[in-house]
Amino acid sequence: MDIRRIHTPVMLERCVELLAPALQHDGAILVDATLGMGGHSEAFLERLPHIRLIGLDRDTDALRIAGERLARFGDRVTLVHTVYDAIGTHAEGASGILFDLGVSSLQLDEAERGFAYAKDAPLDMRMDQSSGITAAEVLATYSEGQLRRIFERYGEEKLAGRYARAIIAARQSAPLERSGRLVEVLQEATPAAVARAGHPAKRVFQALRIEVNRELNVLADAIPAAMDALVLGGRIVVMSYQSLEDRLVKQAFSAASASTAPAGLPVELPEHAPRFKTLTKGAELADEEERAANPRAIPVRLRAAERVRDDQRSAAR
Ligand SMILES: C[S@@+](CC[C@H](N)C(=O)[O-])C[C@H]1O[C@@H](n2cnc3c(N)ncnc32)[C@H](O)[C@@H]1O
Repeated sequence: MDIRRIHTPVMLERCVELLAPALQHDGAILVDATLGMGGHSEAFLERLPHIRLIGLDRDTDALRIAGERLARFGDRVTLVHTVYDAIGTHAEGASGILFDLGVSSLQLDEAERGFAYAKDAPLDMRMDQSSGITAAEVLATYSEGQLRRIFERYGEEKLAGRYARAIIAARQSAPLERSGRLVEVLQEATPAAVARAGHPAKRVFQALRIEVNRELNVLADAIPAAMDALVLGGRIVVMSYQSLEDRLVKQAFSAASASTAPAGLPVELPEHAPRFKTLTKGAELADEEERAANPRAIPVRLRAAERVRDDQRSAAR
């Protein structure tokens, strides 16, 4: 398997440009919180031969593949099987932290893991297959109201109520255990007159994946913990692939760069939270050339911030 052909790291040049200034000293630590197949990590290790890398992932398959890919860097690399909300334990004293959120091409390509609506497979969707409940279990046990809420909230699905009803009706005759069957149920429940952007199952699959992996709750804990772990002058780069994640990152960065934290944040900053200045004006997108060459880069939103002294904070943008 040629992993370099399966997965091209998204906005790699921009990530290097933003993080490298914080990684200039000997032994500087970069934490790749979403190691995946190690595409970003490999590039950093090659280009900055003096740094050390700590790579985290909750997916053991990803860790195995990245481990083989990065083996040539020897003891400069430490890999950890963990959910990234535990980042505080692993990133203390780091000078750079990278989050490339969401699923990897490996997870999408492995049909049997059930992430892709285009491939019939058991509905698992757990990034860490050693723990947690599967998408099939969510579909079998959640009430109509619970299903509607996750489709609305995590999928921003306009037909959430209709789809939740259809799932409850379908599971009376047989459990929904395969992605192919779920797609059929959703297709049957979609009125012919409703024009859908993309596949009818796209948003429901996204919502189930977020629910199964508790992606937003985990991210809401992880971003402040990561910011807290960075040294002064340390930098954090986060790439999000859907608006809920990006909103959460934007609010965390804004709160840490404003003189007082805005009320009602979904992320909780520690009482003596460190101060940051944002390095990106709004969310940055991949350029047209990259978007044309790599469809995964189309939805990306990149934000970056640098830890500063308390008296250097910038106004939130
Ligand atoms: C988009 S991929 C990263 C790709 C990587 N940057 C590369 O270039 O190869 C995201 C990775 O993050 C991992 N991941 C997602 N949520 C996680 C979490 N809460 N904790 C730890 N790893 C997570 C996934 O298992 C996946 O391997």
